Amino acid sequence: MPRIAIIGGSGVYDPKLLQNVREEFVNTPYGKVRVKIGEYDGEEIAFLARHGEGHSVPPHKINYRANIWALYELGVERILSTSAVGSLNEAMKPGDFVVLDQLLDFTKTRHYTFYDGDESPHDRKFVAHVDFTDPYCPELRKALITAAKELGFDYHPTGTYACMEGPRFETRAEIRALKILGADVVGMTQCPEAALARELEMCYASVAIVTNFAAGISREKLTHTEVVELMAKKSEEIKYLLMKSIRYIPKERHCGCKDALKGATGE
Ligand SMILES: O=P(O)(O)O[C@H]1O[C@H](CO)[C@@H](O)[C@H]1O
Ligand SMILES: Nc1nc2[nH]cnc2c(=O)[nH]1
Repeated sequence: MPRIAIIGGSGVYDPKLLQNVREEFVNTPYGKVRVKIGEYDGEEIAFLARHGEGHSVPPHKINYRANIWALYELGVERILSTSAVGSLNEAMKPGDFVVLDQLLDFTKTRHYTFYDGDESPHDRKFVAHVDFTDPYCPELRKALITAAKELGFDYHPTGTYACMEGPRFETRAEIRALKILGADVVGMTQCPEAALARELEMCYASVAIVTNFAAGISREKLTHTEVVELMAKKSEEIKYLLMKSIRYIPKERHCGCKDALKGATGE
């Protein structure tokens, strides 16, 4: 049973670090999900490409609830993900790794929760308001930071991610506003992915890879081609970072993630 899962974002479609990979289709109340399960370092690891292996699913159409529920069903407790981002912070340049610690949610049409009361398509028909002060698991963040430091990568131990609806990139004015609001990087997939993991009391962290300077900061036209090309260049480093981070994940969970529902339902 995989305790750890990796969710691959743009450019991360193949669990190159896993051996003996098998495919499982997990039925969830939100739909069917294809998950790959393999072995690394004597551990079973689940892998899920959030956009599908052919990058056929755009960020605003990803079935985030099915994805996270499927990993939960498999027994996953810890999720590491990658996110390709634009940078608003001149210190965070293309090719840098950013271990996210905060997020701002500007998405609009997504399904944000598992807890829809009586409408929930499962037996969790209660109302729940989880704490999200710190949206990322401190233990997973520490593992990513320790690994990035040890590998000598250009990395930033914290970063605020602004999640936009997409699929278009931002306007100059939107980036100007996000910078005032304190965002360091901008993407389109951390919301609701991180919150849904917290709602199922799973640990979640994401390493962002800067692929470009954001609109209005970059002198170039923004292209998805550039995003995928840079992610391809970084694929080896991303693989090594994930491999090393997995080794630093404590076996026991002493973070608050595992008790996220305590007090959230008003009981
Ligand atoms: O966040 P990931 O999945 O890495 O994808 C990023 O890359 C795409 C834009 O090129 C958007 O989907 C953005 O969110
Ligand atoms: N929203 C958004 N996502 C990205 N992913 C990679 N670069 C960008 C960007 O500039 N904006």
